[in-house]
Amino acid sequence: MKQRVVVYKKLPEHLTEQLQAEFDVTLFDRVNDGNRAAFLEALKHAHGIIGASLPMTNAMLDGAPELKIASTVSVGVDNFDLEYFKKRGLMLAHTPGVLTEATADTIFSLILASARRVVELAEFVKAGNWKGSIGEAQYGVNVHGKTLGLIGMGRIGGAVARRAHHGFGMKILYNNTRPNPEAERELGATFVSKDELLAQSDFVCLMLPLTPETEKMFGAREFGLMKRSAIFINASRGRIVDEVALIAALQDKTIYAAGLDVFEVEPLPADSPLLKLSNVVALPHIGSATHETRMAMAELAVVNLIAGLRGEKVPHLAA
Ligand SMILES: NC(=O)C1=CN([C@@H]2O[C@H](COP(=O)(O)OP(=O)(O)OC[C@H]3O[C@@H](n4cnc5c(N)ncnc54)[C@H](O)[C@@H]3O)[C@@H](O)[C@H]2O)C=CC1
Ligand SMILES: O=C(O)C(=O)CO
Repeated sequence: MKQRVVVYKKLPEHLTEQLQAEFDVTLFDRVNDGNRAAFLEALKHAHGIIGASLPMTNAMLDGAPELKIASTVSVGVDNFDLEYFKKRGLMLAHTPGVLTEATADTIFSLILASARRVVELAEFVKAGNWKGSIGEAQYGVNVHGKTLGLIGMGRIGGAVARRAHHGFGMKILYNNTRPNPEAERELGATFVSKDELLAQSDFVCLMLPLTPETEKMFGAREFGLMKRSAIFINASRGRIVDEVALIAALQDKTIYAAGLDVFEVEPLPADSPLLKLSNVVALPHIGSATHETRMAMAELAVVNLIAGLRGEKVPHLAA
């Protein structure tokens, strides 16, 4: 009998067909209130699941007694409880590496857009407000030659640091769970305490995973330690930041601006105060969202899933 797979985010056609050739596949383009009951029913018989962007509670997984592997089309695994996976002996696979460069590009676009007020001023032109040569009120701040502070210097943090150092002559400060000798050697990056990083950086960029330890680790105290001229960049996970404190810091001009790809609640509610602030560039969680990268992520997630179900070595296990 074929093993059963539940797909809970639309995959490219050829990958769906590849799964269908080997497994009994139930497809959901995405899970919503309309099909949640059918999804939970399908979980009851699933040996493998693959998808993204769905918080997978332990109660949901309790309803999947035959499950062997969950394969997420993401590098972040915060939609899953890793302890639960260990206790049940389940495999959790993810897609590190293939999205590193695309996500670093997005982060750099946030750095540039926030510093040079690209979105605000593009809207100014579109609204027909460009009536004469612009003045000081529209100036931004330099990026090149400034100090970038990275909290989280792993794959993506390293790729951001490379762009900053080689492309923009920036000085790199970082804080990480452990020192990153390669970044120190090749980019002249300096490991500093979080407080020192906050005090000295012109751009503070979070690039670490959301875990029970990092949830809400960045709040009023941290914004208060930053320079008033500093720009805050977050494309890691919104829940690492106390969003109320971020909004206050931006409204009070405790910091200069923010470039954000991730939020406490996604999609960001249309009435969020963040959307009323001209010193905020907000993106809809597009870190890895290019055609090429999303394809590579889906392909890797399928490779992971198939290996797990065949009893072979899974290339990228997070738990
Ligand atoms: N906006 C988006 O679309 C995307 C967001 N992400 C997010 O970026 C995160 C990082 O991805 P990678 O760089 O591939 O992971 P990684 O594991 O290579 O790097 C994370 C780094 O954070 C450090 N870290 C963990 N806890 C820390 C703490 N408390 N203080 C300081 N450093 C700490 C680790 O030592 C590690 O070096 C993902 O977990 C995901 O949440 C990833 C891809 C796209
Ligand atoms: O991979 C991730 O963790 C994302 O956030 C989306 O690419």
